[in-house]
Amino acid sequence: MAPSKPITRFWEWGKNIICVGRNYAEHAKEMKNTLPTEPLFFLKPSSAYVREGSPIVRPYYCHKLHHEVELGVVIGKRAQEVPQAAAMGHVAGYALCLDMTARDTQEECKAKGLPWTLAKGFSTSCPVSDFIPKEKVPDPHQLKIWLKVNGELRQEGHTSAMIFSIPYVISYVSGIIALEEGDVILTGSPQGVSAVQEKDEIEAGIEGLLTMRFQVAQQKYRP
Ligand SMILES: CC(=O)CC(=O)C(=O)O
Ligand SMILES: [Mg+2]
Repeated sequence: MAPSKPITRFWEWGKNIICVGRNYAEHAKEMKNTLPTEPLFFLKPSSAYVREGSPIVRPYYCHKLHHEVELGVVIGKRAQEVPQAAAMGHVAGYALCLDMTARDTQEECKAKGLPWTLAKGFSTSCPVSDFIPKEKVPDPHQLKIWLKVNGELRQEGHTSAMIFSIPYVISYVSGIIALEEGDVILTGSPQGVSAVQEKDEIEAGIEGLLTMRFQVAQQKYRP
């Protein structure tokens, strides 16, 4: 059954957040990662969404919280085993997303062969902008995305530099996970990721379309 809420508020739907990693060669290089031969992807829980006006909270176990600015693709129609040629017909629109990453935890998980959930899936790890209908974006591979911390430019990337295109990613992921209306695919981060501290101000944007701002806070809770 179709959700009753409008897709313009997809972050309230409780749907999947699928994140593609290492989709920009320069970012893979700065992380000293090899380039993928097929899309690498992982999931965040939908409770990871946070909206402007609420802070990004650095988890109590993290000492190196990194920003990753990414284009989000919002799915508008269920997609299962969709060929590339039909993939864009399943897109409702776009959003600007941050894939906030507990980098020290991620390194530890990698070293121990553990999943990345603690590093990538904590509450507030997916700040998200307003919904952008696809009609406003003639070509999602021709967008400039950027991020500043306390007014200083840290990330600037062009979506034309993605290793795997959006139709390819949709086609590939839909052959493994059925994509549903309201799901979002984060398409990977360009270079320039860096650490943020409590009280830092993050501003990010898609040139000519929108900007968003968040403040960083520290989690006080300890189990
Ligand atoms: C190395 C990573 O954390 C992968 C990732 O999320 C990316 O955007 O690239
Ligand atoms: Mg990422």
